[in-house]
Amino acid sequence: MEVFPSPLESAKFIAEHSKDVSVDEEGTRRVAESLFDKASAAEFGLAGWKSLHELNPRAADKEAVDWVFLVDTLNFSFWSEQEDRKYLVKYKDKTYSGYWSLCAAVNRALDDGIPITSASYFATMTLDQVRHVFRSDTEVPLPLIEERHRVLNESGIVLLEKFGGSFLTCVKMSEKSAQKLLRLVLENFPSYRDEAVFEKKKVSFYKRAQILVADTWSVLEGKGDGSFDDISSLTIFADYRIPQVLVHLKAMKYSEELMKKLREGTLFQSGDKEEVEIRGCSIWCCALICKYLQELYQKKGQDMQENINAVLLDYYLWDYARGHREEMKDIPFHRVRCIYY
Ligand SMILES: Nc1nc2c(c(CN[C@H]3C=C[C@H](O)[C@@H]3O)cn2[C@@H]2O[C@H](COP(=O)(O)O)[C@@H](O)[C@H]2O)c(=O)[nH]1
Repeated sequence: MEVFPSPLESAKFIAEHSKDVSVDEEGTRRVAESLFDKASAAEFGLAGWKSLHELNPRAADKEAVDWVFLVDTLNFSFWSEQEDRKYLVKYKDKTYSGYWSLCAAVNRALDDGIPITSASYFATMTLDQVRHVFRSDTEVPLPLIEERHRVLNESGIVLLEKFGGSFLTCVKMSEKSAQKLLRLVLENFPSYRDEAVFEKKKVSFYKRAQILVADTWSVLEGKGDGSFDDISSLTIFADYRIPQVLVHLKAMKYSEELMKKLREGTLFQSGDKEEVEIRGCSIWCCALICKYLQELYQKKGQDMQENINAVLLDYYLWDYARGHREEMKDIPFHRVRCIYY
């Protein structure tokens, strides 16, 4: 497999050469200070992945790991062209949108006896079966349903042929290294290869591959096969929500020209200069926030190496974005239809 620079090296290079997106040094320091008290709270930690999110598995077993693999294989492109016309899923008397609508549809299928998280099932699912499992409770279907069908079949076949049908086998092969698991995922599952070329240099983001490793760490509660000693080497996951919240918090800035395009709802293509700058600067911005948070704790004589990393910062910011939709409505998100985020 072709070797690309890591997401962190890529992010540094992009941030140094970016024209329409900039990381605001002062802003990142202010965000780190604002998070200082929160970072030591329980919900900022690993346990929040289950305690804050009712649709996530409670267990930490093979089935729970396979649930994470299935969901993160489909964890992309939930945004809708119009805010008032979107894909929604009703599950147990609640209506879910965005990423959570995917989880609701998966849990609905499992409750209906459909073994959607079993590789032997999704390796040979038909397009009609995918449409049924992920049916909408509005007239708006889940975007990219054909691509989802393709990546499900492709990933299921690889799991069956190389990992005995379960992602837990892949996790065990990583021998408690997040970077080794990341490499195994990239080598074996093509749909996770989230890469681009910027200023003639190859760059990587690996958003779904990194969140798969992070969610595996979370669902296994950082124990046993999931006790990755290098989890802090992951970056945040460059989706379309994190950039929005970083601009809202004034840690990152867009040029007037880019802001105009975003406000007009411009549809960018995967790999466009603007998209690469937004994603790369987001990763670099959060790496700085993590660094400044660590420094603030060190000044206080507290070692927070275990409690502060890009994964936990990402989860916090992503949940923040979910909970502050109204306040953030004037900050547009960038629109790309792709299978990477
Ligand atoms: N950076 C980052 N991006 C994340 C996630 C998640 C959900 N995962 C965690 C959440 C709770 C559990 O703790 C899961 O671990 C989804 N996304 C992305 O967001 C977009 C969907 O957004 P909206 O349309 O608003 O639902 C889409 O690109 C999706 O890929 C994350 O955590 N971080």
